[in-house]
Amino acid sequence: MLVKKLFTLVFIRKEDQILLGFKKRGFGMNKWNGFGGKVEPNETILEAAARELKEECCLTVKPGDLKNIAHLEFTFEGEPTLMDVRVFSTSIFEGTPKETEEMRPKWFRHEDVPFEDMWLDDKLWFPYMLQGKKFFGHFHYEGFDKILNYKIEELDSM
Ligand SMILES: CSc1nc2ncnc(N)c2[nH]1
Repeated sequence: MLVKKLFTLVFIRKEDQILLGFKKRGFGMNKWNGFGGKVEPNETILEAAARELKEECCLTVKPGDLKNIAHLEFTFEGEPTLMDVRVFSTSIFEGTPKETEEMRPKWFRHEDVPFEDMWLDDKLWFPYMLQGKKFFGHFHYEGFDKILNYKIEELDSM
C-alpha cells in the first residue's frame, strides 16, 4: 500500500519571468526547481510553502497570496511512496531572491527554462502552468531518470 507524503512547490512570477532555484544539496540536487519541501505537522500547507520559500531564497510571501495552481503526484516503480505535491504561484512578494545553502535563485524568461537540468516531468507540465492553467498530473517513474507513464488533466478549479 502506498505511503503518501505531502510536499509544497512554489513558483514566483514577475512580468514574463519565473523564479527557479538550483538545488545545491539533498533531494533533487543539481536540478533547477521551484521552492518548497515538506509540510510539518504544526503548519498549514500554505504556511509551509511560505516558510520553505523564505528558507530557500529569502523571499517573503503572505500565505493568502499563494494560489494553488496544480496538484502533482509522483510514484516510483517498486516503491511504496506517493509524493503528493501541491503547486502554488504568486507574483506578490517582498524582498530580493538571495542564494542560500540550499538554493541558488535565478529569474528565467519562459523560453529559457532549462528543462535539460530539471526533473523529466517538468517539460511535460510547465506549459500548462506558464499558460495560467490549473491541472492535475500523475507521473510514474522508474528510478529518477525514466517516466514509465503519466497523465495530465486540466481542471476548472483546484
Ligand atoms: C521525484 S519526481 C519530481 N518531479 C518534480 N518536478 C518538480 N518539482 C519536484 N519537486 C519534482 N519531483
